[in-house]
Amino acid sequence: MENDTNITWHEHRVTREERERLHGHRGCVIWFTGLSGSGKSTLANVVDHMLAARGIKSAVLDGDNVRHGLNAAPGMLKESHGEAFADRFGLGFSAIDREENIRRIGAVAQLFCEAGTIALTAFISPYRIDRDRVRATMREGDFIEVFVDTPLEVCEQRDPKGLYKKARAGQIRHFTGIDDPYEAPSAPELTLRAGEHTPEALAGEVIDDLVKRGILPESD
Ligand SMILES: Nc1ncnc2c1ncn2[C@@H]1O[C@H](COP(=O)(O)OS(=O)(=O)O)[C@@H](OP(=O)(O)O)[C@H]1O
Ligand SMILES: Nc1ncnc2c1ncn2[C@@H]1O[C@H](COP(=O)(O)OP(=O)(O)O)[C@@H](O)[C@H]1O
Repeated sequence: MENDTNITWHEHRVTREERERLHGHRGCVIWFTGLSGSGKSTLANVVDHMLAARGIKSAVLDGDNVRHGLNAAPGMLKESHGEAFADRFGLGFSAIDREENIRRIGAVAQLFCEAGTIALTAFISPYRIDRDRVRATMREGDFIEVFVDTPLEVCEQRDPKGLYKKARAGQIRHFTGIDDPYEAPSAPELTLRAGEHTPEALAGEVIDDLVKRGILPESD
């Protein structure tokens, strides 16, 4: 007999509204999506820094970092947990592993949001359906999709980790933009031409948008 659906949702003693009142701003998820090297992590960190300077509660969830812990690759889990566990729970870059990566991050980001915090996520999240599924789990207005729209040529020229070079040489397979797809958002809340402006200018656009949406108060 299956027992895994006998799980009950518990309401929290401190409600989201109370936390948001205490914090003086709303919680939300700012979902940066774009190619590797497009500037997602840089932007998430500059926005985070600007928010911290204003006393806003925020947290960054970054692809490269999360893939060291919560969503570690099979190869990283093998030594500590054994091969069977690593194969079952480790996440690589196949379409289904990326789907699960985004599902887990979506769930974590939602917890931050419900705690009245601004979660800034920086994942390639190449599939529209995976991003839309995260959006669908959230309340209207909580999911702010930001398309970090940097042309592939610019990302490839930046290539800070040398991954595009390796992908072109066939040393990495299923690399987004080279031999794996990237599906641009069809109706993002914000599109940033991230190849043409400084991270500070782009982060300023994000902050202005949050004020416009009533997530942040007007600055004094
Ligand atoms: N095959 C392949 N395709 C794309 N990216 C790859 C791949 N292999 C490793 N990397 C490195 O992993 C980072 C992307 O991880 P994400 O969790 O953001 O990817 S995804 O959302 O699940 O598609 C990505 O980091 P960013 O450059 O910060 O985007 C790469 O450094
Ligand atoms: N707006 C920008 N203009 C110029 N260079 C940028 C900009 N944003 C990021 N970079 C640089 O591009 C590279 C990739 O940025 P990163 O934030 O790591 O991208 P991603 O997280 O999307 O892989 C880094 O070397 C970073 O310094």
